[in-house]
Amino acid sequence: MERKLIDGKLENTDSTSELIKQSADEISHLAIDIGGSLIKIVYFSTNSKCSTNDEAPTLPKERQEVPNGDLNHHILSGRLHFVKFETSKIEDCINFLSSKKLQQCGAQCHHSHTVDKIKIKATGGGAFKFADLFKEKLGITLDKVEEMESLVAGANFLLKAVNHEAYTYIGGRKEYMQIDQNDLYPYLLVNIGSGVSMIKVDGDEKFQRVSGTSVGGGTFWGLGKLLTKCKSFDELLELSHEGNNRVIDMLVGDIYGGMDYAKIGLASTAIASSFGKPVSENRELEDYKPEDIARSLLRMISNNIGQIAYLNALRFGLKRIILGGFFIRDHAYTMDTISVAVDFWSKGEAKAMFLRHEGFLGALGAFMNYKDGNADLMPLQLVEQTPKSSSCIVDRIHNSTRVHENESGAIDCRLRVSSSFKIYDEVKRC
Ligand SMILES: Nc1ncnc2c1ncn2[C@@H]1O[C@H](COP(=O)(O)OP(=O)(O)OP(=O)(O)O)[C@@H](O)[C@H]1O
Ligand SMILES: CC(C)(CO)[C@@H](O)C(=O)NCCC(=O)O
Repeated sequence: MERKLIDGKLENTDSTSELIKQSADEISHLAIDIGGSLIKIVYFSTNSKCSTNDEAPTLPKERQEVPNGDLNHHILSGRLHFVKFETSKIEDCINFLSSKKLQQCGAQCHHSHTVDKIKIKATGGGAFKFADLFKEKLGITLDKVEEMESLVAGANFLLKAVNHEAYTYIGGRKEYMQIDQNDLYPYLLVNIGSGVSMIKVDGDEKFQRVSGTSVGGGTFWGLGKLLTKCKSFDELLELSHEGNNRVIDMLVGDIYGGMDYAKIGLASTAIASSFGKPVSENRELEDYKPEDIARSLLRMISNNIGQIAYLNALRFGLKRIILGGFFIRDHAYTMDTISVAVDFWSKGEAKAMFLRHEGFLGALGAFMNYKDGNADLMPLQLVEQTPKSSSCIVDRIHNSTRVHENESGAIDCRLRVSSSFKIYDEVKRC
């Protein structure tokens, strides 16, 4: 039985090995974001194995010509891929990287000087924490890119360059938006990872982290794990679908004898106190259903983030709140709760918007950083979304509780590469 790479994990499968196919790709550049919970990788490959109508784009003639007669640059056409791993299973990530050409070759060249030259852009706390491990196991030096800077660069890139990247989620429906580039700034970027960062973005490299909260994705997963005994994040999310938060949350009606508190605009069904019901009930944890706990927990954390985001938007007069991070996970109830919170508190003035490549902002931003310094690499222009990506959109619309993660959302693009920029080429030669 073969093993297949799904969502960054190797799983058994009878079909052709995705991993082997991926290993055949020519990876020219790769960036990594090592967070508290997840490792995200973005890599550009020039030789993706695709189905018939899913091929890497052919460049129109004029785009193949070197801009400004600059003979030191050439253009690569290919695809940006997105993969993630759990940080606690960093070995899987190391094995994945080992399976790629750069690493196979790196291993062969263990005693040559070339190994020292492998440098990849890396962001997130793990770029510091695991720097020695990458050096020791893979011979790779992590070239660190500041985390907030990466998040902002990734978000700006997606918002400007990728069609239908951003969407609102209202009443169970997604509405894709194309934001006018001239009207993008300022906005509030809310990245919901293990913890939450809130960044006021004013321009391309102009931003300020204005707030944050430690009650984020790590809280949902950590607390949820303890309270429900779920074995995975997805299991916990799944469980929450079947739950009823009213069994755990104390509602306004519970306090007001079934009545609304109309004077201050609170319906009887509004939550007065998250997780407040057990206070007045003589019941133990085991007496509550795990699905109800999961539902309340998800609601509490999403609502809280929505409210803090709104308050920060209000603080700086921002109308647009863009949310990223893997906590969102394209999950209907999460997005609905955040959207409703923003809408409720702002009285419809501010909008919560989500991103299709939600969890990859940091990794994408680190990838964009290759252009810095030597100005060697830059995404030129995105070609149309691949059918694969389009079907990903459709999947999301029809099955909005779950994203098809592995490799979905791959983006076709072109890169301008300086001939002096050959970190992996050097390795390949050996
Ligand atoms: N397979 C998964 N395993 C663990 N957490 C997951 C998974 N899928 C989604 N999540 C959620 O995503 C969160 C992590 O999101 P993300 O990868 O954006 O942040 P991070 O970079 O790990 O965290 P930080 O930026 O705070 O260091 C987790 O806390 C959890 O809520
Ligand atoms: C510490 C980081 C930036 C690491 O990604 C993130 O987890 C976070 O923003 N936490 C919230 C910390 C706070 O502002 O209270």
